[in-house]
Formats: sequence, C-alpha cells, structure tokens
Amino acid sequence: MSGEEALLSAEELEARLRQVGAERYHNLHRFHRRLHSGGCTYEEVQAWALNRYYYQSMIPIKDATVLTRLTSSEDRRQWRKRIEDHDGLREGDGGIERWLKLTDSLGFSRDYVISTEGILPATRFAVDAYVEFCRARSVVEAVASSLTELFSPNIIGERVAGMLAHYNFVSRETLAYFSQRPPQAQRDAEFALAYSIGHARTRAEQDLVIKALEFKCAVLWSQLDALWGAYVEHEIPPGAWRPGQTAAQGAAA
Ligand SMILES: O=C(O)c1cc(C(=O)O)c2c(n1)C(=O)C(=O)c1cc(C(=O)O)[nH]c1-2
Repeated sequence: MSGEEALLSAEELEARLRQVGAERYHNLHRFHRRLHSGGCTYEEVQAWALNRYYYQSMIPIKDATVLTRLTSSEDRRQWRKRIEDHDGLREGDGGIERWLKLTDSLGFSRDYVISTEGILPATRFAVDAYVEFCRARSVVEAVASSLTELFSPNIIGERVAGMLAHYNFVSRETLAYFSQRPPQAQRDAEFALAYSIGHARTRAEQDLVIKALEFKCAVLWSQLDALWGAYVEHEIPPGAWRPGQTAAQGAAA
C-alpha cells in the first residue's frame, strides 16, 4: 500500500458502512442472542432494562449537542425530531417515558432507575464516551456515529418477536417502546446516511465516517459485554444493582 487511497463513490462508501454493521452490530452479541431466544433469566432482563435506561436517557442530550453544531435550518429541523421522539411533545409522552413503563413492569422504582445509581460502570463509561464523541469530533463524525440505526429495525423486530414468544413477564404493552422505533430509526438513518455521504468530501473524511460507525458499534457492544460479565457470569461490580435489592424495588415488585 502506498500513497493516498482514492475517494470512494457514494455507493462504495454506503457499502463499506453496511459492512461495518454486518460485522460489528450488537445483534451479533451473545447477550442479545440469549435475550431474544428466551435464554435470559428474569434478573438478566431486569439488568438489561435498568442499564439501557441510561443509554435512552442520554440520547436526547447527545442529540441536543449535535443540534447545536448543525449550521442549516433544514438539518436542525430534521435532527430535532430525534429529541422530540425521546422526550415527547408533552408530559407522559415519548421514548424515555415508554422505557420507564418497561422498568416499572420489571419491578423497579422510577426513582431508582432515574437515579442511575445501580447501572454498571461500563454502561456509564460507554454512553458518556458516545456523548463526548459527538461533542468533540467533527459534525460529520457525530452524525455518522448514529448510523447504527441503519441496522436497528431488524434487531428490534427480532427482539420483540423473541421476547413475546419466550417470556411471560413481558407484553406488547410493556415493550411499547419498540413499536414506535423502527419508522423513526429508518427516517433518522436515511438522513444521517445522506448527510455523511454528502459531507465526507475527502478519502480521509470518508475513513473518519467509517471509523465513527465502528466506534459506535463498540459503544453498543461493550455495554452487552458488561451485562454478560455482571449478570450471566455473576461478577457484579461494587455498587451496581444486585438482583432482589430492596432499595431498587417499586410498588409493583
Ligand atoms: O434496540 C436497539 O438495538 C437500538 C439500537 C440503537 C442503535 O443502533 O444505536 C438505537 C436504539 N435502539 C434506540 O432505541 C434509539 O433510540 C437510538 C438512538 C440512537 C442514536 O445513536 O442516536 N441509536 C439508537
């Protein structure tokens, strides 16, 4: 290999990005295979929902950060829909509220979930790294790091079908978060893909876009590694939620 590599065509860049997803997206992680095939215990599903609340809660903060960095009204108009999806347009609405309905149904008190005091250290580090990446890197890298959403409609379909078939403690109602996501994710991913392809104008920028997606796959993967170690292999880090912990339980528990 010598010299500078050639600029990729739009089609080639898109193919490279899809290849990253095919090789690294978190649908391939053993924790997800276990979750979707009915292999998780009730406590493992509780731990997954508790930890993922932190990801959900930080997504609008990440998106607000990106919003401040987009320079055109049209781009901001598109991007702000992401914040509205998660926060809702009024109280009692939105993705975060729907996620809390899931953690309610799994016996957690809302105060405990929202405090995030029981999440795994690696969940916090991974999610915070994602927010920081979107603050500190170039805007096109920040936008490209959301491109895992190209692959999320498939995993969500698999997850909802698998969980409904295998666990009697979840229902369409408690998994309602996921019923809204696929069309939102598709809309967001189409915008992010067009933006990333359009704004990566040199081969070096195209490589940074690909790296941004690899980074984001690692953000998602490392959260599942941490869940596996703590709750499947029972190496729970000090301070993290322990199954049956009374202080974490809500009225329904
Ligand atoms: O259920 C999933 O597997 C999954 C994956 C992803 C993703 O690929 O990043 C997101 C979501 N869900 C999701 O619900 C969500 O709101 C979301 C926002 C983002 C993002 O990077 O801005 N990814 C995802």
